[in-house]
Amino acid sequence: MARILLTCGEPAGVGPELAPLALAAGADIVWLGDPRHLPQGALWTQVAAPDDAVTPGHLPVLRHDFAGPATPGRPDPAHAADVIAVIARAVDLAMTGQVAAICTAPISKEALIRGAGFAFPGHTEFLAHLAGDVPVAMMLASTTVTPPCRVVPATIHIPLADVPTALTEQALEQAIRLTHAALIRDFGLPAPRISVAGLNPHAGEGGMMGTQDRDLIAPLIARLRAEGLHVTGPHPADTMFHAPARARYDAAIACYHDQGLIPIKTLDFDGGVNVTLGLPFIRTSPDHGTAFDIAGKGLADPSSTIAALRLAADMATARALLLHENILRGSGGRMPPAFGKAP
Ligand SMILES: NC(=O)c1ccc[n+]([C@@H]2O[C@H](COP(=O)([O-])OP(=O)(O)OC[C@H]3O[C@@H](n4cnc5c(N)ncnc54)[C@H](O)[C@@H]3O)[C@@H](O)[C@H]2O)c1
Ligand SMILES: N[C@H](C(=O)O)[C@H](O)COP(=O)(O)O
Repeated sequence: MARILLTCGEPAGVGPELAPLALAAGADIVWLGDPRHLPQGALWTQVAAPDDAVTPGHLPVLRHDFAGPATPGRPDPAHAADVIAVIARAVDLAMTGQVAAICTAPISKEALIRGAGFAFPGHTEFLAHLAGDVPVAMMLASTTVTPPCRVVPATIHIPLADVPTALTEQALEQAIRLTHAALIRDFGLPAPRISVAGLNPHAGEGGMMGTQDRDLIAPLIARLRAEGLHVTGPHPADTMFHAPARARYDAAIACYHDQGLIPIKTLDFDGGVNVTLGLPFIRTSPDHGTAFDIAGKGLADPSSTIAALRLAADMATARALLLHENILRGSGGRMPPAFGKAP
């Protein structure tokens, strides 16, 4: 299998120091970034192509020169354009099949907006754009807890006050369908079970505490169930994430970012992985951010990055097996769609 490309992310964050740690843990990676940003003493070798051989123990580096060195904990606006360019180059390598998957180190959305007028609220939306404005969803998946905790918020990087307006039938349906398709093709679950959280306390308490649960979410779920999808809800969100509740589903759809991300990051901060669903290539990421408060101090825990790289490799294997089975069945080298039936 081709290597997984790990981007440098924000050079003043913990991204650069996590790459040698992931390599030491056995990950087969190629790093895209400026080697001046790697920790002192890191062993690396510049490569011209992602799969070029290097001395064992050396980090293969696809070089992308930034304006200068980085100071841990202090993002430099002069680096913003290069952080963005690295992501775009990674996508190009993934779209052309030169790497098996991409794993992105964290970026500071604020630094990119201030330094380069970045027009996207995060990787997720930028990657969707680079891939041709495809519909995507953001999944956060645990890797070390049982039953697993997988959550997909139907609205992502928007102010809380905007959630009720953004939570449309189309947004919810897109999140559900992308999740359903990804559980089948990337997680090896042929008959996925999906639970949908309500927006309001107690899933609206019959309309007494908000009407979206009753008027928007419930009818959508009824329609999808009639189509044969195993979807339930809307469930009160506060009782969806303890272990017996998680045993009843394979992924939860949340109505907004923190409703879904607080449980997963509480249950499995070290093993949590961010996966973008719907892209024509595989993208994972650690669940944490730039951690400016500890950057450069040797305190960053690489577990989530290692988990993200492992999950990316597992997803690549799952897709290769599916493709192989499809070829054997005579249905050609086609992957099942990322989206299922269009809404
Ligand atoms: N995938 C991404 O690009 C991504 C994800 C989340 C947050 N962010 C960005 O990161 C920036 C900071 O966000 P935040 O402060 O909300 O979250 P954060 O995850 O950076 O930090 C939260 C806390 O967790 C700790 N932490 C984070 N990663 C750690 C690690 N590997 N080992 C040990 N401790 C770790 C930090 O020290 C901090 O105390 C923001 O600009 C945000 O947009 C980016
Ligand atoms: N919402 C994510 C989180 O809090 O973990 C994070 O900001 C990542 O977003 P992107 O992968 O879209 O950058």
